[in-house]
Amino acid sequence: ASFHRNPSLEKRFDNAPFTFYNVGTGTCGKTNVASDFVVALNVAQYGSGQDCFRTINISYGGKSTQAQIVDEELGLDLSIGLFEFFAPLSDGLLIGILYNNFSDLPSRAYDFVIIGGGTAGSVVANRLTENPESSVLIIEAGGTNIDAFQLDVPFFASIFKSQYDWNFTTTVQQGLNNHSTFLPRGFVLGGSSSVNGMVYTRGSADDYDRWATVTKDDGWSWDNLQPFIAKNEKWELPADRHNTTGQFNPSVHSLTGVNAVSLSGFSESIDPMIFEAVDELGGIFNFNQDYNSGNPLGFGWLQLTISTEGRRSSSATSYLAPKYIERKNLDVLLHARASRVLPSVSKSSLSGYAFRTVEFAQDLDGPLLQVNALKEVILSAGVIGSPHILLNSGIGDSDELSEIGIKSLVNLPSVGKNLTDQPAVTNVFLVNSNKTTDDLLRNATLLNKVYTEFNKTGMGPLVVTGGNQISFFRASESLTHKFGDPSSGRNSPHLEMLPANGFYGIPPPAGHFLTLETTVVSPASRGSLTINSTNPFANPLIDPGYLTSPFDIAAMREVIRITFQYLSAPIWDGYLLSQFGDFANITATSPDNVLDEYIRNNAGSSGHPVGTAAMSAKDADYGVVDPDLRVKRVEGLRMIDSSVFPFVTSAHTQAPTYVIAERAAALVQAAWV
Ligand SMILES: Cc1cc2nc3c(=O)[nH]c(=O)nc-3n(C[C@H](O)[C@H](O)[C@H](O)COP(=O)(O)OP(=O)(O)OC[C@H]3O[C@@H](n4cnc5c(N)ncnc54)[C@H](O)[C@@H]3O)c2cc1C
Repeated sequence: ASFHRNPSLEKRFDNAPFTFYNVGTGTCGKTNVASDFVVALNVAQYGSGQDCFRTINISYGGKSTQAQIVDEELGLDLSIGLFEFFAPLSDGLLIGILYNNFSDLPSRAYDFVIIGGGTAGSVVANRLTENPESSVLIIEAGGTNIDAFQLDVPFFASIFKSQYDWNFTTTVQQGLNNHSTFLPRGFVLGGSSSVNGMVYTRGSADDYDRWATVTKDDGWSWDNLQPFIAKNEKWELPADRHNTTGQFNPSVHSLTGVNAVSLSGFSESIDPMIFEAVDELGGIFNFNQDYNSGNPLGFGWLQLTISTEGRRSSSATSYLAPKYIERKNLDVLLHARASRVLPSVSKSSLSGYAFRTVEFAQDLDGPLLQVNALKEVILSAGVIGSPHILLNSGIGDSDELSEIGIKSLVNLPSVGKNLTDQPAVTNVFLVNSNKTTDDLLRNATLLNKVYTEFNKTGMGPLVVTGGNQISFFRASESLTHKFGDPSSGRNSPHLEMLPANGFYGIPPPAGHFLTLETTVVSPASRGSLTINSTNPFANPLIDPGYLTSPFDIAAMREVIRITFQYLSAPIWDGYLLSQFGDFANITATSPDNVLDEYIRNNAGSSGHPVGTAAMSAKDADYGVVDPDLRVKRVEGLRMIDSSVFPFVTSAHTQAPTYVIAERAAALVQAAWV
């Protein structure tokens, strides 16, 4: 743990799957070369000057060898040297490692093969390898999260489109005035938890109780999930170690989980005004000491998956941290994209099929490869990837599959249906202050200064995302009366308002901003994911059906009006200058049709799509997985990720995904004792 990375040495071996650490001093230093995290490999480097990069001593298990580096620039011979040396020593044991190439993988069969090393997949891999007898392989389409500073630094979270994103686009959305929109998803180890906004919200107790009701499995209720919430959450001090008394309720948090959660570690200039306005207004603007208690309504201090060190805590940095990755029974294959699960004969399943073979490719134009699960394949490729793989495999609506020329093996019409996302609009105000976050993103000198501070101390404005509060509201009774209530219960919000002390994303060249992002967190609209190609690597058609339900557009109007009501508090006098962009035309009294036009032109994804392979009761004639998350009618295949939400929780979706994964891992373990 006390190793220091040696970036210049790493640069020389860019293509080798190893991480270099300096562990001593001297001209070359004594260097410990580890494959990403196999610290059992102890490599001493010797020589000086250029020589020190040419020959490397490797010792392991009392034996030693040398790896010659013939091509200094590529360092490829180093990787070959290590594998040749290491394979015979390992005696057929599986060694925990991050692999870039299938040919290097020590086995072709594992007890469990997990497709997708994202938020949920990493949890499941971690828990299943607690048992040294269980071997696990993760197949992840993206690459490593290591050394990706954009992912590590919380402040950069608002810059969505990157090499770490799948960069999906939805179909043309009728509810968005016929435009399509960007749908972000993480394409990297840790999945969306490596790229998300780090907001930690569990939702309401009723959200989970509704899951328990529809699945007829009390294990999904709020009360019964508490141990799994606790296994996930590791409450930490904020990066600035400020006194947090009164800002949260310690009795509803866990100090013993794996993934770090903390309050904001940097004060924004608007913090006092946010709560002053709450005091001034009262009513629906009540202070909620802890929105994660099961009762989220009101204004609270934001809780984030950020560590005391001021770093993003993703499933990759937490559940796949070095001490877990080094487990001998866990392997991770990167840059491997699953295309299908392949059938074998099953005597026990309803369809007559078991699915324990995973087909994948490392190069989309290259050969299709296969790996086998001895016990189960676990689909954790997320709300888009998991149903996509099922459909490619002939598991879905048999009529729809036959129409496009895919042989239907299992008729499960619910696959890809029930896609639910929370539409969001960012409402932007110009403000009379230069203490916003905007200058950080347009002044390189300033950014360098705070980045240096961040690297040195783990503090400063980069340890947060720009907003330190969150608020949740119910839609009006007249709305729920008119359209029905899509929420899970009377303590569950329909609406969210999230303030940020600056422009959301890259700011325009001039001006300082306040952004209030409004979201319908309990939407009534539903969409779908379908395919129109027999090429398993063609993108699926993603249709979230944004704002197609009359409830959702009316609810968005209400939350925008709530925003105006909130900003009418006297404390904001003189701070707000004007509104920005399309929002400039909107007022508190704008008629419905004007607001609707603004909303439909500006709404997009909140990044929270769920539900494309919903769980349902064992005896239900709809749904994709049973309450144990086994894919219905088949054997050997489970689905563990955000696609199994039967309803979206009335909040951001990573915490519930973690909780699903924690409980699901326990269910898998119990099934194989
Ligand atoms: C930009 C953004 C911002 C967000 N902000 C927040 C927030 O602030 N708070 C919050 O609570 N939630 C947030 N979310 C939502 C939350 O992060 C997700 O709901 C959650 O992480 C989903 O977890 P998952 O395990 O279902 O999928 P993911 O974490 O997306 O994991 C799926 C993994 O499978 C891999 N994969 C996909 N297809 C294949 C394939 N064919 N073969 C192999 N691997 C494959 C992917 O690369 C990925 O690593 C945000 C999401 C995004 C994208």
